[in-house]
Amino acid sequence: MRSSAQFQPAQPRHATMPYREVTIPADDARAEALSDALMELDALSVSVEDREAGTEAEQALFGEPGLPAPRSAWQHSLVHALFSTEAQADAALLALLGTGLLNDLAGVQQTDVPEQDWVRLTQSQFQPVCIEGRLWIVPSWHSAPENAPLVIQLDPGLAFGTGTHPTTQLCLGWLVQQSPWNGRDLLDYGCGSGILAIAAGLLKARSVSAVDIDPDAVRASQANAQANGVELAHCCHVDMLPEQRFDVVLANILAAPLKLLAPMLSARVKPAGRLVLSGILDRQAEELIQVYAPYANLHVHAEQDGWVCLAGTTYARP
Ligand SMILES: C[S@@+](CC[C@H](N)C(=O)[O-])C[C@H]1O[C@@H](n2cnc3c(N)ncnc32)[C@H](O)[C@@H]1O
Repeated sequence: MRSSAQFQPAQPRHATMPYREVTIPADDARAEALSDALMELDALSVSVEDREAGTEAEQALFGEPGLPAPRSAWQHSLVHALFSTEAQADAALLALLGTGLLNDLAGVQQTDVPEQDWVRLTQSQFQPVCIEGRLWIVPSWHSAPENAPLVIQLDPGLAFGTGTHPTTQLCLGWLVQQSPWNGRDLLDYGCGSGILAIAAGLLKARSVSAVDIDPDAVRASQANAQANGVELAHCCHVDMLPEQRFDVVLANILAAPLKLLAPMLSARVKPAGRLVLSGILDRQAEELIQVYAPYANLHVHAEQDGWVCLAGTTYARP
């Protein structure tokens, strides 16, 4: 399977001709600039893969959720660009020759790529997810099982949180296990798609608020909550959240920001309220527990694929 550092989706095309793929070897210093140049030259999509993939020299290149990969390409990369026609592929290579991005055509390959149902291919990667046998996350091109007790309808979009990532599933699992949430006010801090806030709403929370630093995430959360019939008390940029404490605060961010946010996040929880943190790698758990020790008695609630979810109760403060 090709592991892409960067993938820009193909635009829809109605002809049944094959696409033309150009493959150019590049070092990590050039791969990103080359990808950008190929997009400028009308490539339908560009992806980058490790030239050593499948060999002993293959390198892992991934970032934690919400963060970009530590580097944009591998030391020895292959840049693949897809064009509508062979003529467009030839023209792009010609335009690149002598620009410093491509000195000659040594190692450059061209192949035909058969027409596929790209929409179906993309959709097949997002299947319904079931949490604790009760809560289903279902993309719009699937139907929920007939007897599914709770359903969130959610399509992949600009914001993180389709329900497929372990860090999200860990939080959802906690929410379902501890439900119902009648009489409790919940805050989803770093809401992404709003998936946790929506789940809390469906699990009968008295009120649910959702905040993020990313305006796209705020917009996505508003739209997704509305589509699922969940009313959000607040859905806004973090800086706009009114002074208020919550019975439960969930934050699926990452270990580094969670450390910095410890005093502020803890202060958002009522005394003896619940704090749930996710986006933490197994090896980071102990440090996070210590950082939050002045405010809450966090413990590892659950683990999935090397990620942990910390949960605990905040201390009563004077
Ligand atoms: C891993 S996603 C989690 C999304 C969703 N809550 C879920 O569980 O799938 C992390 C989200 O936190 C947001 N974020 C990152 N740093 C933040 C910060 N300091 N304050 C608020 N939100 C932050 C990101 O923009 C992103 O939408």
